[in-house]
Amino acid sequence: MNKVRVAVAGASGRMGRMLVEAALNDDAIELASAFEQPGSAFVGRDVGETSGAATGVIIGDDARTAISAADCVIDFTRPEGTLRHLALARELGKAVVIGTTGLGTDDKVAVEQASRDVPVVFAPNMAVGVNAVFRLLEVAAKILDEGYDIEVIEAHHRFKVDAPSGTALRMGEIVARELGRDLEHCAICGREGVTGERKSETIGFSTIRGGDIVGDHTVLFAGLGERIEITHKSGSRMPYAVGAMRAARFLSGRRNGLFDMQDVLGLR
Ligand SMILES: NC(=O)C1=CN([C@@H]2O[C@H](COP(=O)(O)OP(=O)(O)OC[C@H]3O[C@@H](n4cnc5c(N)ncnc54)[C@H](OP(=O)(O)O)[C@@H]3O)[C@@H](O)[C@H]2O)C=CC1
Ligand SMILES: O=C(O)C1=N[C@H](C(=O)O)C[C@H](O)C1
Repeated sequence: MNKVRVAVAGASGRMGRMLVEAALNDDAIELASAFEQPGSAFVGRDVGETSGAATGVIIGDDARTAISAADCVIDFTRPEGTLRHLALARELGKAVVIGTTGLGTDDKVAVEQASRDVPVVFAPNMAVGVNAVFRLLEVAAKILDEGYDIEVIEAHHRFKVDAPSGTALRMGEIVARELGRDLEHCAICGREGVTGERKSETIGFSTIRGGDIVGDHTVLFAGLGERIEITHKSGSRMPYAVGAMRAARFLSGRRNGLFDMQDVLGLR
């Protein structure tokens, strides 16, 4: 069986390092290349240096060269970087796994357009457990469709730059869809001052940022006399990285199309 050759973008970032480790530990994956932005202090260093074991894969600063060497680029960076790498992958006919969050509406259109030419997995959370929770939320929302106020609470490390998290927003989208609501119109992100009574159709989002919290998400269904909470807590970033490797394997042999982790995990 041919291994899937992957290029890791943002290879020295928190997720980049995990992705490198997961790729090196996956028998079906070959770490073909790793790259960073030009000017990064990590360019020219072995990807294994930070974990103490040389691999022979040197961090480059030329995205085109790195993506050319692979079947699939795995990108957990920032929206600007992701869009640039996506365009290169489209031009070069390479598969793309996108974990980056915080993309705007136009950015998501660009992802959809690229997926007409190359296969793309785009998912705000690649951990199996979180994707199981997404399914549980569909069931919960169907049952708790009247008389329950819905709030999504998420907590992440102090370095996270986007809020609410991509996972929290996806949780809100899932619940809103099941209830026939449009999240664009019913989301309330934070409250302050004299807000008036809570409107029943809203879905609230609360964000905590602190220390080294890897990622916690709770969806609260609060009724009169009872509360239901569905919670996922991450203790490590490795499940995200392992999920990304599964996604890269899933895309192998596909010509095009837009997928998420529910497709990869066969949960649809
Ligand atoms: N889908 C999922 O399962 C998960 C998604 N994420 C998402 O992944 C993303 C990255 O998170 P994390 O690893 O913590 O972030 P980090 O800041 O640790 O890493 C980001 C990496 O991307 C690089 N980078 C930043 N901007 C650009 C750019 N414009 N072009 C190219 N490279 C760039 C950074 O380089 P430099 O340091 O030089 O700026 C760095 O190497 C976030 O959007 C996060 O929400 C995180 C975990 C799981
Ligand atoms: O930035 C992070 O760390 C994470 N980001 C993703 C998100 O925004 O949902 C996934 C996970 O929660 C970790």
